[in-house]
Amino acid sequence: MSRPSTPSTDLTPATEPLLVADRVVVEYPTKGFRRPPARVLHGVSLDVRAGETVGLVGESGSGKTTLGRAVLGLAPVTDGQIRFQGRVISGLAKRERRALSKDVQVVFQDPYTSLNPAMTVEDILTEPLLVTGSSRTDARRRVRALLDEVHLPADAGQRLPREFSGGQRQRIAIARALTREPQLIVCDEPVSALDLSTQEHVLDLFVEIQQQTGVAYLFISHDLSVVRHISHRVAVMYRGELVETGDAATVTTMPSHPYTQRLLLAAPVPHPRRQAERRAERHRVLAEQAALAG
Ligand SMILES: Nc1ncnc2c1ncn2[C@@H]1O[C@H](COP(=O)(O)OP(=O)(O)OP(=O)(O)O)[C@@H](O)[C@H]1O
Repeated sequence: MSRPSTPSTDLTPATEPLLVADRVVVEYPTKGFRRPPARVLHGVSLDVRAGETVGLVGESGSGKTTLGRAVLGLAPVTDGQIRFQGRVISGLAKRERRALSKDVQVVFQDPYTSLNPAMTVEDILTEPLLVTGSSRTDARRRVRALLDEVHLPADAGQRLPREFSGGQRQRIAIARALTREPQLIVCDEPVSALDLSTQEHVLDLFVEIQQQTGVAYLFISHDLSVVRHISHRVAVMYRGELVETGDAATVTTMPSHPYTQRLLLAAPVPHPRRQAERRAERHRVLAEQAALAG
């Protein structure tokens, strides 16, 4: 499946996109006397509009996760700035950053380690609501709605994360990210720990949620075909710089930068017709399973 073109937004031309990374530099301190810091991002500029998915692709070590972490306030931005809804959010103090977590959330790669194994799913999902003052009754009601939104059964709330498959755990992680109705979710390789068919289901869920809620995604992946599946626009990182940005279909089939061309040769994206065939096949298998289950 390829995404429709970039969604139109309510923004007037004078208004900024939801998220703007403006010539962002990230440097990590290095050990050793007078050694200069390690520069990992070299002035990266990127924006994400409300309701949009921007896929961030590139080989291992190119700086994708670092950019995501910078957006989340977890990597040191030493020059340039990051703005969210027009407000500078790089360099915020801890308390202001915590307040921002209502609007900016994250889903990590590994659903096996990102959920507290000792807490029930209901506790995992109610915790962010209770700490921000929701009543227990309201929090429980929200959990039921969230479980439904991510297609988990209502009794999932009483179980522990280890009782779920990898794909189901990632659904729980997505539900947790959605608890406070964020505007933006940074998704850091959220399907790369899953097998191929589970990947497709979880990617479909991301799309469905976006259609229902209007949430935007900064979607990090090393896999061009995953990024094509989910993104409106794609940005390509190479050695800490963005080398190409454009609409998903163009960047993933007719890239202009030699590095993206190499990425594409290394991992060809299935033709859209082949993707549609795979989807039809999956629906047929699911229908058969449902019929067998009575
Ligand atoms: N805390 C840190 N201190 C020093 N260097 C770091 C730190 N975190 C990341 N780096 C370096 O920053 C560079 C970019 O790493 P990053 O994890 O952002 O890449 P990536 O494109 O997300 O790769 P991958 O897909 O393997 O996660 C790498 O060279 C990495 O070693």
